[in-house]
Amino acid sequence: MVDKKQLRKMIMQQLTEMPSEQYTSLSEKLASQLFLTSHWQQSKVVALTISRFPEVDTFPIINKAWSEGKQVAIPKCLPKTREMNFRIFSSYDNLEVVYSGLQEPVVDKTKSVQPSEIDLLIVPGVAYTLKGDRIGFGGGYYDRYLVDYNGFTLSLAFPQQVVNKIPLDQHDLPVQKIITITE
Ligand SMILES: Nc1nc2c(c(=O)[nH]1)N(C=O)[C@@H](CNc1ccc(C(=O)N[C@@H](CCC(=O)O)C(=O)O)cc1)CN2
Ligand SMILES: Nc1ncnc2c1ncn2[C@@H]1O[C@H](COP(=O)(O)OP(=O)(O)OP(=O)(O)O)[C@@H](O)[C@H]1O
Repeated sequence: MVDKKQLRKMIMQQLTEMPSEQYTSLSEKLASQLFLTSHWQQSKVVALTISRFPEVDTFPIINKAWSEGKQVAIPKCLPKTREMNFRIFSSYDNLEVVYSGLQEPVVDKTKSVQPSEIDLLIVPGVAYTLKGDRIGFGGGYYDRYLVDYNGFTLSLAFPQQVVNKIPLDQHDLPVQKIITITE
């Protein structure tokens, strides 16, 4: 079986080759499927990441959450310990690029939330199985966070990201639901 590193590389290659119209329309489709779930409808605090191409576009999801009066939390990474602190943000003005080229919340302008306050955690990643096994970008941030998180977890996956099998390590934790394109 291919190892995690090879799998990440293969999938990333396929994703970056996606034409931008397809990227946008598939991201929108995934978001509309998410909005139909009871998990979305029932959650008041949603946690996700600020996406970067070729990750599933999270901007339409953030905008929808705000329009529905939900609170949106995004992670601030603590690279030393590879931990994350989720913070509620309410404007794109309250973001800054600090770490690894990723957009993060400005600490002075955002409020920290505990794992127990997050109703729905949308987990980013590179590859998934339909069962919910996943691999991310290799930071181990979510594997660490999920250990103490008891709310609902789901991931949004482009068809190119769904594979039959993922080489798992002992620390790898699955998500509860995968939303992908079904046609
Ligand atoms: N948009 C987005 N934001 C996110 C994540 C994500 O997957 N997507 N994360 C999801 O976790 C966290 C950041 N994850 C990161 C994962 C790895 C590295 C990193 O430094 N990687 C090394 C290579 C590591 C390796 O190959 O072992 C590098 O780039 O040099 C940085 C951030 C939080 N924010
Ligand atoms: N719960 C944990 N406790 C300690 N170390 C961990 C834990 N989870 C992952 N790690 C370490 O983090 C590193 C990256 O793990 P892995 O390759 O599984 O990341 P990933 O699944 O791509 O990342 P993520 O979960 O952030 O998306 C590995 O060195 C792994 O040993």
